[in-house]
Amino acid sequence: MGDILFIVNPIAGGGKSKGFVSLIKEIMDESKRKYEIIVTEKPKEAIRLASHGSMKGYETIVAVGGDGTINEVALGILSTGAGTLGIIPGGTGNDLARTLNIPNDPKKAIETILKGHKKKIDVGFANDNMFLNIASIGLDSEIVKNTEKIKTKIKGRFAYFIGALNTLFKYRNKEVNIQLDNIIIDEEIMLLAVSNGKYYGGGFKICPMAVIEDGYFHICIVKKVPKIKLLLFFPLFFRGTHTKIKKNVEIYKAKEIKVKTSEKTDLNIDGEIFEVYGEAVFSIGDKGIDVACE
Ligand SMILES: Nc1ncnc2c1ncn2[C@@H]1O[C@H](COP(=O)(O)OP(=O)(O)OP(=O)(O)O)[C@@H](O)[C@H]1O
Repeated sequence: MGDILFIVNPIAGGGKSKGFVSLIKEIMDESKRKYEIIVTEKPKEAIRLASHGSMKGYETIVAVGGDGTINEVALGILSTGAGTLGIIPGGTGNDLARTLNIPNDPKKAIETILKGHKKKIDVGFANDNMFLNIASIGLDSEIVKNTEKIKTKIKGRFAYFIGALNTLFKYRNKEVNIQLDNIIIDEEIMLLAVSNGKYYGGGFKICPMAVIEDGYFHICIVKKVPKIKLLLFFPLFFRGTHTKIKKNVEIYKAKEIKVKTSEKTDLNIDGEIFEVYGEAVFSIGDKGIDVACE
């Protein structure tokens, strides 16, 4: 059994992850496995720490934080190509962990890692930025952007709820040209989600049919919907039953997606916002990444 490196983001989940350090020590000391815990000091540091850890020969490198921390640790592992990604969900949303059935309870999550089972999952790219969970354009990206501001004042999932309502009232639909492998669509959309995982935004089941290891993306396109109707749809998005509203929601499966817009657009990549001018290209990497899970 190889050594384990834990990389803790102390600000993830409003400080929740930081509180896991003593529990990690307690369980790891009992397990007699060799381990190290490093707490990050600044944004994006987890990429370098994970890359160094991988080069030093750590078999498993664990992201203790939210989807942003997981993305950074995965980038570090992928930069060397060696190591398994472990996850202790400590963020606000923890959407990738939800798809992978990794327990929210930190003790159970550590025990899952110690069991040593793993599975290779797909790695997606959105305009050269790596993502493991979901990349999206439209209403949801603007919600993420606005929720970031709200999260500084309100903690937990309620922040997403306030962010969503607030953005919905201001939002304008986007005219896009979409190429899904060989299908071309011109559409006015509310949102488009390119999914590897099933959930985002703290539990919205945007692509219930997504399979994280099948070598494909599932794409959920929500077409123009009157805002008042969208409010009624909200609970359906949580349950994943919005896919039954054939008039407004379409689901596709593809390996490469190109989205062209005439305006500057926000692109949400695993919960981080990037600006896109003109075109966003989504593709699946040749190699996946091993993740410790049941
Ligand atoms: N020591 C640190 N100080 C400030 N920011 C940090 C530090 N370490 C990591 N970060 C940054 O914190 C950001 C948020 O991390 P993460 O997404 O894991 O938490 P979260 O936003 O609480 O969770 P979720 O994405 O599930 O809502 C990341 O962009 C990361 O680079």
